[in-house]
Amino acid sequence: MSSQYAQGTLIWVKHEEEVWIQAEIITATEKEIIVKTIEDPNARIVLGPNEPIFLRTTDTYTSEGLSVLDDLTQLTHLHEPAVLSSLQNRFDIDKIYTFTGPILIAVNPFKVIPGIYDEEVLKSFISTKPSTKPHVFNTSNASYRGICDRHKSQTVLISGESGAGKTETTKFVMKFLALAGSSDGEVTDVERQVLESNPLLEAFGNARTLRNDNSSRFGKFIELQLGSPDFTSKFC
Ligand SMILES: Nc1ncnc2c1ncn2[C@@H]1O[C@H](COP(=O)(O)OP(=O)(O)OP(=O)(O)O)[C@@H](O)[C@H]1O
Repeated sequence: MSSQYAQGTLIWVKHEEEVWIQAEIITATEKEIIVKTIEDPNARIVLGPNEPIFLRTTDTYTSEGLSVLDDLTQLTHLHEPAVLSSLQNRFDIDKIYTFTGPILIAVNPFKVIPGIYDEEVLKSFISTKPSTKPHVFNTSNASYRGICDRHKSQTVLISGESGAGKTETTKFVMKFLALAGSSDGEVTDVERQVLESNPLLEAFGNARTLRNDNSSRFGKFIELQLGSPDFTSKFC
């Protein structure tokens, strides 16, 4: 902590309910930093010498309003408040997927977002062109391209706390691979049966918990085999 911060420096400060709120430095000395918040510009908050300062920029805003970055690595400051606020801003406009480099973050919307998993959307991701759009089908396509282009097995690791949406996400990945991996662009009976095994497994292994009405009470390792080593499909 020092007086290195100029008046007007934009920062994030801790908040009991909101976790982080936007603030602006009024004065900074070796002993304390006095800030005002966006919420209540007339109030003053005094930060002690050991409190961390997280810098904030306005570069996520354009003249038209909020611009929400598809990839968190493009943030000027990559720290907890910037990440959380970015994900929140995207979530508020139903953009539940965000990249952080090659990793896809999915925030469970707990509601149906119209259109985002439609078959036309799925098909639009089955292409040889890499897409920069954060979406579970894009990540599925990246693993599919690994099979087509490098003829190597691929792994998709889906993790998160209970209720985060792992089971649903797994189903979207399987749905994508079933269609992309079919030889003629149509899901066959075998592929349909693989997809429809989910409700059966869930009937035996799922239960309601405090966090999730349909919680998987078992770990899952799913192996999908897409034909022989010289496998080709319409979409490879
Ligand atoms: N992409 C999504 N769109 C809409 N709703 C979703 C989505 N993902 C998850 N949900 C909702 O959240 C609920 C919990 O998701 P899910 O069962 O996939 O969580 P999980 O991470 O597998 O949990 P657990 O570890 O307890 O099994 C789902 O039953 C569904 O209602």
